[in-house]
Amino acid sequence: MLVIGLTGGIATGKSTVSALLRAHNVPIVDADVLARKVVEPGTPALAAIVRAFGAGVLRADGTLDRAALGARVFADGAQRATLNAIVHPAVRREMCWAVLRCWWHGERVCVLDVPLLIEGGLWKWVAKVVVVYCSAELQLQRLMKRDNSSREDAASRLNAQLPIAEKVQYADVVLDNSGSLQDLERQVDQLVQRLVKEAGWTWRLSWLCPPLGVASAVWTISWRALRRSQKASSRKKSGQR
Ligand SMILES: CC(C)(COP(=O)(O)OP(=O)(O)OC[C@H]1O[C@@H](n2cnc3c(N)ncnc32)[C@H](O)[C@@H]1O)[C@@H](O)C(=O)NCCC(=O)NCCS
Ligand SMILES: Nc1ncnc2c1ncn2[C@@H]1O[C@H](COP(=O)(O)OP(=O)(O)OP(=O)(O)O)[C@@H](O)[C@H]1O
Repeated sequence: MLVIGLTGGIATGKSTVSALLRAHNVPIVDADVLARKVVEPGTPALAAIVRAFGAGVLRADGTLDRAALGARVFADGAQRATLNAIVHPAVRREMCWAVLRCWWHGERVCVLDVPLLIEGGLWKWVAKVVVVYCSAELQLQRLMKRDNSSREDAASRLNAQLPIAEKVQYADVVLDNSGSLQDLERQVDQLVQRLVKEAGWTWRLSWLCPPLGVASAVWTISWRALRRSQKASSRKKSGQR
């Protein structure tokens, strides 16, 4: 099974791309959805959030007050790091189970929609990194319109992530979402055709000879992980110069 990492900046259009991929019957594992699930009432993560941030981040019905917590963590890097340390391990666990379920159901491709794919290091472990791009200004405009938020609020969320221009450097495939939705749809159609083709041979191999299929999957993942860490360290070095 081909595991693809889909990412981008906030409001560059990941969810729009996910919806288009779903229409092609591609299974999507959405990290934002999992991040909501792991903080539902009664979960260890929600209890840890209350310990770290106080009961002020809960609504009267015991659910997380996302707006209140968002206002705090997007304005302060240290508080964001505290929240990430609570939520991210739980999200990663859920994501592993979701990928295993896809594999168990015989899927050829599985797409992980993860806003912080690059920041969290998961990009090293997927077969392909797909980045949805639009300019930072367009990102701000779309974010303000979608969330009905001020420029200041939108900018604080945008600044909580690696700039989109940097994320693009990690991409195997860039989907340019600067144009119309029809334009994006065309790019997604082409991506699906490419993924189906690439997943096909791995699939056939694993059916013809399962040990060879497993060996080829392990080899591909290790080889890609190695190449990506080399790429990352050379990026770091050139950034230091
Ligand atoms: C702070 C929270 C409560 C705000 O909730 P809210 O409903 O307003 O936003 P939502 O969860 O829909 O996220 C919207 C977008 O914000 C961005 N974002 C969310 N969390 C973070 C973060 N910790 N760092 C940077 N960007 C983030 C992502 O692009 C995401 O798609 C929530 O985002 C959260 O729990 N974040 C921590 C978990 C996380 O990192 N989620 C991202 C995927 S793992
Ligand atoms: N090509 C486009 N033209 C106009 N509007 C668009 C286009 N693509 C996406 N949008 C709009 O921009 C907003 C952001 O898109 P979307 O929600 O898909 O981004 P996202 O990357 O998933 O955001 P987040 O990081 O917050 O989850 C949405 O309101 C969406 O309808």
